[in-house]
Amino acid sequence: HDKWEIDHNELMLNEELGSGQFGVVRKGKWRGSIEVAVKMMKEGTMSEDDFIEEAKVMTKLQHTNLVQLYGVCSKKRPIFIVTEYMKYGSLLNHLRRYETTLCNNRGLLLDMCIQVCKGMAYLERHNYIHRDLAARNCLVGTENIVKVADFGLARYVLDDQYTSSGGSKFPIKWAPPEVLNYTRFSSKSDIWAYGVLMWEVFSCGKMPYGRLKNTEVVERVQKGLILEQPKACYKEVYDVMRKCWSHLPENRPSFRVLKDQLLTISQRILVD
Ligand SMILES: Cn1cc(-c2ccnc(-n3ncc4cc(C(C)(C)C)cc(F)c4c3=O)c2CO)cc(Nc2ccncn2)c1=O
Repeated sequence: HDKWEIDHNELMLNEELGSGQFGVVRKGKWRGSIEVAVKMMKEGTMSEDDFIEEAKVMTKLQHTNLVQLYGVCSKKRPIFIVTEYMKYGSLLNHLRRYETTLCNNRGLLLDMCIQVCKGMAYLERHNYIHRDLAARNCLVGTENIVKVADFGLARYVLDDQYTSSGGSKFPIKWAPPEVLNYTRFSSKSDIWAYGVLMWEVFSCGKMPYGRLKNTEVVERVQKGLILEQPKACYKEVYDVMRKCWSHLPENRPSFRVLKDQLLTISQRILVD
């Protein structure tokens, strides 16, 4: 019995949650009681067979700070991807919606960053690369729980506006030099993106590099210009961000090291 295969008769679909890269995502109930989100894969948006193969691995990645993949309905088209449900939607929208309260609670902002770091440290330990880590791809649940979503899915996107670094949908502002030049993804390119995510969190959802065009951002990143310190940001937290933006991948910390550094900073701050 394929554990990752979900019987669509066990699913009840409710309101729409939004439409992502692959089409409409709806809220649902699985086996009568489990709240889920169901991605209904629009034809032609994803290399489905490759993904269904990978789903077996993804269902085994389990951590409190990762949005759990429960399984797939792959017996008919469109395929459904069934995941854990997160009540408050994307971290980016959450930061923008609650800017005033959140932006004055730097301890909470740091705690959100630490939760993402824990989820990413788990992926790093399992040699799993996200490829599109950003505040828009994290989700918020009850009690300010933050989880990393859609890890690894970038590999199955068919839209080359998204997959090629020259494409209009490529996440240039979250990409390090080696990705801009050679699309060389690694856990160290996830670390660069994590630095930008920290900047997003402490800027309460501002767009990195403001209204600069992608071509201007590429130029600045190649020249070693980095994002400025956000107003609400502790000095030592900005120093961590800068390490994530080291030009050479080998000079960037690992998520494991980053987690311990951020926890130490947060303990010092709680004391103050
Ligand atoms: C699990 N989950 C998913 C979503 C949800 C809804 C619509 N689009 C998406 N997105 N968003 C982004 C996204 C990105 C990708 C890349 C391959 C990384 C580019 C691939 C995706 F498949 C998605 C996707 O499906 C999501 C994220 O997967 C919303 C939830 N919750 C709420 C709650 C309240 N309001 C709105 N959403 C929720 O709990």
